[in-house]
Formats: sequence, structure tokens, C-alpha cells
Amino acid sequence: MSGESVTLDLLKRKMEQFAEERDWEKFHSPRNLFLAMVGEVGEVSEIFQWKGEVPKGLPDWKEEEKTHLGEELSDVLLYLIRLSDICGIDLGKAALRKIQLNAIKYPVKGSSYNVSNTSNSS
Ligand SMILES: Nc1ccn([C@H]2C[C@H](O)[C@@H](COP(=O)(O)OP(=O)(O)OP(=O)(O)O)O2)c(=O)n1
Repeated sequence: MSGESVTLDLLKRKMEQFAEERDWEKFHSPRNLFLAMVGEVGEVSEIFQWKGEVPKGLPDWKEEEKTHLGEELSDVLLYLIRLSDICGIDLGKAALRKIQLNAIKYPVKGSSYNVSNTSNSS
């Protein structure tokens, strides 16, 4: 591997090149990419299922299990990046904006974090 730093833009260009070289652009439609991404999320679920809660850093996992997890997480990321690109969304910009929106929605000052503060609790 080269010493170039990994950016969303680099990964985007590599996915574009990967598809071009194989003449796979025709398969990389928004719907196909979305479904492929969800399939890879399922593969991540398979890795965690039946293990119960696992400590941060996965200290008890074998090296090959961690490598496998890294591969499946990468598949999710790569499809997400390609999906965003094909949809004409600048994912880096969109994510930065979303972080700003999150900070406005969940201000730090005067609010001790509480699950009941979040909209995903009912
Ligand atoms: N039409 C395709 C097929 C694959 N890929 C790329 C993106 C993913 O990073 C990876 C997915 O490859 P597989 O479908 O072979 O999935 P896995 O690597 O997870 O293999 P398996 O499902 O056998 O575990 O390859 C792609 O860009 N476009």
C-alpha cells in the first residue's frame, strides 16, 4: 500500500475506477448499490450475532475475526461512498453538515446526556 492518506475522495475515485475497468458501471445503479450495501450490513450482523455484548476493542477476538470484520465494514463503506457518488451527493460535505445539525439538536450546555433526550427513544 502507498503512503497516501485515505480520504473519502480517494475511495470514491478508486470505486469509480474499479467499476470502469470492469465495465460494471451499468450495475452500479442507486437501487443496486443500496441493496448491495444493505447485504453487507447483514454480513456485519452475522459476525456479531449470538456473541452477546462484546467489550470495546474486541480484546478476546482472534486476529482473523477482526480482519474479517474490517473487510465487511469496508464493503459497507465502499458501497455507501459509491451510492452517494452515483446519487450526486458529496458525502463528506453532507456528513459535516449533519454533525452541525446534530449539535444544534442536542446542545451540550445545560443538558446532561440522557437517552430520553433523543428522538429515537419512545
Ligand atoms: N458489482 C460489484 C460487486 C462487488 N463490488 C465490490 C464492492 C465491495 O467492496 C465488494 C463486494 O464483493 P462481494 O459481493 O464478493 O462481497 P464479499 O467480499 O463480502 O464476499 P462474500 O459475500 O462472498 O463474503 O466488491 C462492486 O463494487 N461491485
